[in-house]
Amino acid sequence: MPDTVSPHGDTLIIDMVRRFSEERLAPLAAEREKQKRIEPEIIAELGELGVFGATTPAEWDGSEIDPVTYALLLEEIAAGDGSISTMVSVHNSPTCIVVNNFGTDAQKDRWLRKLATGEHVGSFGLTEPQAGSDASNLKTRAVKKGDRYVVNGSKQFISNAAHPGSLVFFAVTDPAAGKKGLSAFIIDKTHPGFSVARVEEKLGQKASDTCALSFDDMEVPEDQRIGAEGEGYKIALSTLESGRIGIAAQSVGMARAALDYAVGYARERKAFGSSIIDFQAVGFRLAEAKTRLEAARQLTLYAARLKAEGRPSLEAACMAKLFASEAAEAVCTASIQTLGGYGFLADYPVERIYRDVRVCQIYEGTSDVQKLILQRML
Ligand SMILES: CC(C)(COP(=O)(O)OP(=O)(O)OC[C@H]1O[C@@H](n2cnc3c(N)ncnc32)[C@H](O)[C@@H]1OP(=O)(O)O)[C@@H](O)C(=O)NCCC(=O)NCCSC(=O)CCS(=O)O
Repeated sequence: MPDTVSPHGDTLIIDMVRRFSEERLAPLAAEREKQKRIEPEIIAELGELGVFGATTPAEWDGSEIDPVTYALLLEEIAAGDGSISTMVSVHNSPTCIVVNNFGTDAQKDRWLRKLATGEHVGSFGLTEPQAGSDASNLKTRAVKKGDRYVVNGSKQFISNAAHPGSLVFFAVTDPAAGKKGLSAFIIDKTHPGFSVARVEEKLGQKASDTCALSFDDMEVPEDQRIGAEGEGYKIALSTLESGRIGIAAQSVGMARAALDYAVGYARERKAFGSSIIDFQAVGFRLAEAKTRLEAARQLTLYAARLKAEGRPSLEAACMAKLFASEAAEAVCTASIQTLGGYGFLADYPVERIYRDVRVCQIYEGTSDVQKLILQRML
């Protein structure tokens, strides 16, 4: 990471990603939703741009950028296609961050290099059917047998799992130890005993796969455990902290795309003899939406800047995710309202973005989880 971090991020990188997003992501976002897939060519191009290595140091073949630039990069990608922003976000942080911050050099050599170049798409397997917000309530069991663990259990709501690559996951190694009985592991998604049980149907972000996973007598060598036995929960919670800044940035990007469309529409659309943007009801609504959007962006960049400076950022990360994800829904609602009946039609992007942005209030910790953490910090 550079020694000094500009509050505006690295503009060369952001301009490059913005161009890519405008030219390669946004034009096909609706089609991607219909096809429910992200084209392998786009994944390869994102890899070439260094986007999959954005949180990984050069030493491990990454293209590490500072957290402010990373947040702005995610905003740009999300403005083009929310589904792709989720792929990039989950891949980098929390997934790559776990390997980078807690992996051994041998693990980094074997896994992080491939993740950083995009050869592997990363997934983060914490959530289980009975363990969402209550994240320590895992049932997936890893039983030590000699120099390996035998893993049985399931995971729920795991992004990117249908894409070739690697999976960081968490399992119970000591049921008697509660939160200190969880451990982290990494596998290839081709690992025997691992399978994608289901790719979920969902409201939005349909091009991004959300999967249920199954582990059936899956043997994992001890050297694929990340960190010490019992450290898994701390590893998970600490990496979710930076992941949440990423979700806030995604929220800002998607909402920006909806608002830009609505402003353009309001300028063009005529009613009662003038552009509807000149009517106070419309203009005030859009002005308020833009204000909320900017507040969300500034809170997100503030959290990212604290992270860049190595200062405590948990509170700001939770505030950013809470505020930005909820503001984004409000901004998308205002955008739909501006288009009237057209805003409700699938022919117009605001309809899709409204559905895409909704999950930002849920994944990587619901709004209520953010409030719970913030309440504890009062
Ligand atoms: C709701 C929760 C916040 C509750 O947390 P707990 O009360 O169970 O946790 P604690 O006892 O406070 O902490 C346990 C342990 O971890 C240390 N810790 C906590 N936070 C941090 C941090 N930010 N950095 C470093 N260390 C941290 C804490 O000090 C404790 O250690 P000691 O015991 O003191 O040594 C929590 O359960 C929660 O956040 N729930 C939401 C989970 C969530 O976001 N899930 C989504 C996962 S994403 C997924 O699986 C799919 C990804 S995807 O594909 O989109």
